Amino acid sequence: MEKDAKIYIAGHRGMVGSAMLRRLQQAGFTNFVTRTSSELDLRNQQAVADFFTQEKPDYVVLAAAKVGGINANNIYRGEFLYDNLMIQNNVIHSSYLNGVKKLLFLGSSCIYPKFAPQPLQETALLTGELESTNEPYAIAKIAGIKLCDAYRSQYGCNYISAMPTNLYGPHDNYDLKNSHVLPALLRKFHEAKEAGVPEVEVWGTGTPRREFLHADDLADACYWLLENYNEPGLVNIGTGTDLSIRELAELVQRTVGYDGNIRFNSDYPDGTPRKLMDVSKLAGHGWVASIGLEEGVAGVYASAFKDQQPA
Ligand SMILES: NC(=O)C1=CN([C@@H]2O[C@H](COP(=O)(O)OP(=O)(O)OC[C@H]3O[C@@H](n4cnc5c(N)ncnc54)[C@H](OP(=O)(O)O)[C@@H]3O)[C@@H](O)[C@H]2O)C=CC1
Ligand SMILES: C[C@H]1O[C@H](OP(=O)(O)OP(=O)(O)OC[C@H]2O[C@@H](n3cnc4c(=O)[nH]c(N)nc43)[C@H](O)[C@@H]2O)[C@@H](O)[C@@H](O)C1=O
Repeated sequence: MEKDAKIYIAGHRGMVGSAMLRRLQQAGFTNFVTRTSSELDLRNQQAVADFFTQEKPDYVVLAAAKVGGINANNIYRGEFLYDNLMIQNNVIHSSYLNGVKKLLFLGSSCIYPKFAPQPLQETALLTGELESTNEPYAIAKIAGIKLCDAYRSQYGCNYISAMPTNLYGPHDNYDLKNSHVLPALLRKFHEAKEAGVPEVEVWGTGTPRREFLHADDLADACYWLLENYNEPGLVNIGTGTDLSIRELAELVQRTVGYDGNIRFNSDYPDGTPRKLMDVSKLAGHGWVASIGLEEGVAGVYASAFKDQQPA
């Protein structure tokens, strides 16, 4: 990418968007265009069309989406399908109408079938039924991948799709009802320690397994893709290792220094039993994650909870 290129980061205030901004600034880019969701609601087709006509970005990072954990996905099913379809359709179509050179679309590991063989290969897409709790979100993401590929086929657009695993990092969402598991557990254990309560509730059975990638590692991988990858289809981005929710809860407990009990509440859904990504496609190009989970969680805890010293 040319160093003076105009880059639009959709969702620049979010965890991924802000990580992308940091990584691109670190790489020497300075010509960014951004809008908050109150300045530009990406669900509004005309507003998006007007924005692109006015700004004509050279590159687009599509990191804006309706995002949340298992509970939010399961409750706000209409919003997760409608908002994400509208956001990605408007941004991808306006990018095409305005000659955007390259667009990076962020999907998610949830697009793969619930019982697909592990580790999940990109070829597993659409080979089986999806996990019910996040099916609306997954359907939207699959539609985004297919729209990028269809615009490459019909119009020659160079729009690529990255599939990150579960993420954590600066500017994560810590709302206890709508967030993902890792930020939720950091907050739960921190508040239990501060308040001296004897027990922390963890949702589900603790048996599902998840893979966690730091947002800065994701941004580094996405920068590599922006500079080097020009193929249809999708690319998994992850660490290639996973752990159970029980092991994760114990890791967060150690990081926070909480000495109470952990209680698993199986009234909450487990979701997909496992979604370990096959990361060999990117590894084959020489990219591997570099931030270890213990180190990454300790750093996020220290900064998110105002210089708390991990135990
Ligand atoms: N977090 C995770 O574990 C994972 C995330 N991803 C994907 O990465 C991408 C970013 O996720 P993440 O950074 O975690 O999400 P965040 O919720 O942190 O950020 C989402 C961003 O989208 C913007 N946004 C939402 N709705 C609208 C709208 N209607 N109009 C304009 N902007 C909107 C928000 O803007 P504003 O702040 O201005 O309101 C926000 O900055 C998404 O595509 C997500 O699917 C993929 C795998 C895992
Ligand atoms: C990135 C990915 O993220 C989501 O899928 P998910 O990984 O299932 O979501 P999650 O992080 O919320 O849960 C992971 C596991 O953790 C357990 N769990 C325990 N205790 C808490 C808890 O307190 N909060 C939450 N949220 N989960 C908890 C929870 O019961 C589940 O077994 C979708 O957005 C999906 O579409 C997607 O893309």
